[in-house]
Amino acid sequence: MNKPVIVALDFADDFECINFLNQFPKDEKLFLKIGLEMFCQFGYPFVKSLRDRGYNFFLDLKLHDIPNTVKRTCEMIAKWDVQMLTVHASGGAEMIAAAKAGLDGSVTKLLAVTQLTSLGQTELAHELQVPLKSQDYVTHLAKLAYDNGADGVISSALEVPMIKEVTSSDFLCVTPGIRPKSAQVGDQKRVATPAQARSLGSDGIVVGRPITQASNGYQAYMNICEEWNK
Ligand SMILES: O=C(O)c1cc(=O)[nH]c(=O)n1[C@@H]1O[C@H](COP(=O)(O)O)[C@@H](O)[C@H]1O
Repeated sequence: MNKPVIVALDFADDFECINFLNQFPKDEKLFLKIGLEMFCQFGYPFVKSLRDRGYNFFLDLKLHDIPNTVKRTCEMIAKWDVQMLTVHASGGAEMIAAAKAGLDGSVTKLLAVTQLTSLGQTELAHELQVPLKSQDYVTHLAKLAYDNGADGVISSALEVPMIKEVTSSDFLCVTPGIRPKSAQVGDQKRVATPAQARSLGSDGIVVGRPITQASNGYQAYMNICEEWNK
């Protein structure tokens, strides 16, 4: 797979989303992420309508439940022909393996979310009471995901070299929390620029607001692609 710039479509309504997509030339091979906000509102028919336009798809549902429920959900999603699906690595070994079994025979890559990029060391220690350094927690969850059949993880770009070291160089590291130098960080904590993410070995970046909230979304996307592909 080419290393994609994945656009997170976090829109409150479908017209806004379609208007955003219409800014792009028809032949621009976009890789789109549908997350909880849009999926809860518009469900699979919306995903399908965008799939039918020929986009690559990342369905970001961050599943986190008992193994049986996750497996059965993944068996359904396996029929949807999406390139990537997320579960939370903290759901545990059996849940990750069950998700992978549910996706068996499909094109869908299973990505396990390690520590959300909106959580820093302080939140980890004080709110979640995890007595580990953030980078140790991330690498622990990445190894758990690797050992139980996930195709890759979601993490901050900052952790990619450590993750590849404890797993494998071809274990996918897809990284949100991407902020070009001039962009607002917002609720993200562990951030990197597109150029940093590239040099740290990220296999794909996920970018939302710096593109979707820009006055010219297409130009913002092109600028990020240029920095990423340099
Ligand atoms: O799974 C994700 O995609 C994800 C994991 C994570 O740790 N952090 C994270 O920001 N994301 C998603 O990546 C996108 C980032 O959006 P922006 O912060 O607007 O660039 C959002 O759709 C988040 O749901």
